[in-house]
Amino acid sequence: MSNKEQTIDVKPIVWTVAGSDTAGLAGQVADIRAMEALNTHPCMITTAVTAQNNQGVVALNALSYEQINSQFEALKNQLQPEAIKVGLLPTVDALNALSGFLQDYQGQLVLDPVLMSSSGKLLVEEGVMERYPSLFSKTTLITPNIPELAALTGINVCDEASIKAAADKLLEQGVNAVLVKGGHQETIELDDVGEGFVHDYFVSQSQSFWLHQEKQSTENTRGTGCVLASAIAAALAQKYSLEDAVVLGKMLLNQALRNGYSLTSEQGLQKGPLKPLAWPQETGDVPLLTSNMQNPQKYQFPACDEDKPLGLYPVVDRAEWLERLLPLGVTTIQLRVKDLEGEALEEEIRKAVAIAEAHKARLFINDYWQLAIKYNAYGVHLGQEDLEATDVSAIADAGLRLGLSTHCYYEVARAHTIKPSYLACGPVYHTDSKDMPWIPHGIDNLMKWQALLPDYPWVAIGGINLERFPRVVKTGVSGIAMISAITQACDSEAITKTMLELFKA
Ligand SMILES: Cc1ncc(COP(=O)(O)OP(=O)(O)O)c(N)n1
Ligand SMILES: Cc1nc(C(=O)O)sc1CCOP(=O)(O)O
Ligand SMILES: [Mg+2]
Repeated sequence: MSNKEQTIDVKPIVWTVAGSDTAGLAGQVADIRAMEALNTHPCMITTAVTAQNNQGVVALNALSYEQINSQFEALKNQLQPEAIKVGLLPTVDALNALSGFLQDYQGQLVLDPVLMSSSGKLLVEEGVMERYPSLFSKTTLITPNIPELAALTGINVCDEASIKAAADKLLEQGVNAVLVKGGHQETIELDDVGEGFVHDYFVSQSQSFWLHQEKQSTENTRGTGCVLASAIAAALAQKYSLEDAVVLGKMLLNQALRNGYSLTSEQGLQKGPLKPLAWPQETGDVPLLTSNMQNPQKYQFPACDEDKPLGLYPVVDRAEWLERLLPLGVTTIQLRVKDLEGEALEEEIRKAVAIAEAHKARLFINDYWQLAIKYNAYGVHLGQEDLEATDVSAIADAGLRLGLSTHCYYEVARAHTIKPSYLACGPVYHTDSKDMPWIPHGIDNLMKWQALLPDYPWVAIGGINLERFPRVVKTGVSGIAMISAITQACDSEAITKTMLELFKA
């Protein structure tokens, strides 16, 4: 027997309740590929055995209530799901079998309302569409495309306003959230939106946003909706928030479209499937994310680490800290004042800018972007909740650098859309300096995000102390930010010097 320590790999379970596809393009085969790519284990409850080829659906053989129910029965006490993806429900029987199981189910459910084939053929029997709302109270997210949204709501979806009205109608009917897929947007009128982009609209009771993605020129698109809904379900099973799951789902879809492949037959080259491979790691797969439908505005912020990395990055609450720390060789610092306003605040910022200039240090002002512009600070650091009340163009036009906080995939996508001078990832470890709703990321996630968006300087923040410092340096981040390890230290100067040395080493 080997002495090697055995690590047990436990994967969350996701169910696909959908139809099979003989051609290996869409339906459950696509679901399984997406679920496996996001490190979850797929279980299958098949509702119909469809006969398909590259030309489309040849026959749809719906399974009976008993055949479907027996699959639920086989799984329900042994392989409980963390999330369920529902696709084709061809009959009222299929819908009833699902409803029966859902009575006691409290987990996540992504409902992809497969109603028509891409050639426009109705795939569900009479009565199914009318009964869809009975599933809504159990639905975490519904993912209709434009024709499905129109069919489900009876609204003529033809522009931005009607997309929103129809999605709101689904919310009123009890679904928790809606993601309107933009793949069929060529059929509708969109103002001020450039060609070549797909725009998806997400709305829940508390939030809405748009995802923008440059269209990929590929013929291999069968199974697109299945991959997206399954990837979102898998990300939910991995305990990501719904907003993060939607962003991750979109990232996996973009990767899958890039990796699609064609097939050959006696008739020549045939369209093939898209191919999700693994956890998404390519910058190009990150969707752009904004609060409105227009193509994202392009900002240009100056670089902040062209000559040298940001390095040790103390975050302090008074200008006098700059007098203490900059002479030691600190080259990046942030003024984060939370307890002053009016004249006193302005004076603190004015003083800090003057000290930083004298030492040729990079001073970022937290929150107060107007005062940072007024006193021509080196840069501004903002959290994402600050963005709604910020004139981002004014910061860029004034030539100041911008640093943005990110805590989750949703925020990473939103920050990447703005293209700031640096991105901060936090909290890396537990912090006592600020109440945070986020579970600490750890070093692995910091490295994952750096690898995903390698063109930005990354700053690590949250719970970093002298003991953890060397591990964080090893990740190759440009800057390491901290409050308490320096400001609460018995000897702030000594610990600063030690960390400066460790960063150089
Ligand atoms: C380098 C760095 N990263 C993150 C933060 C947090 O900023 P923000 O989200 O704006 O929160 P507050 O600091 O304002 O509480 C930061 N300040 N610096
Ligand atoms: C202000 C702040 N922002 C964080 C983020 O994750 O965005 S963590 C944090 C507190 C950092 O303080 P300390 O170094 O004492 O843990
Ligand atoms: Mg802030």
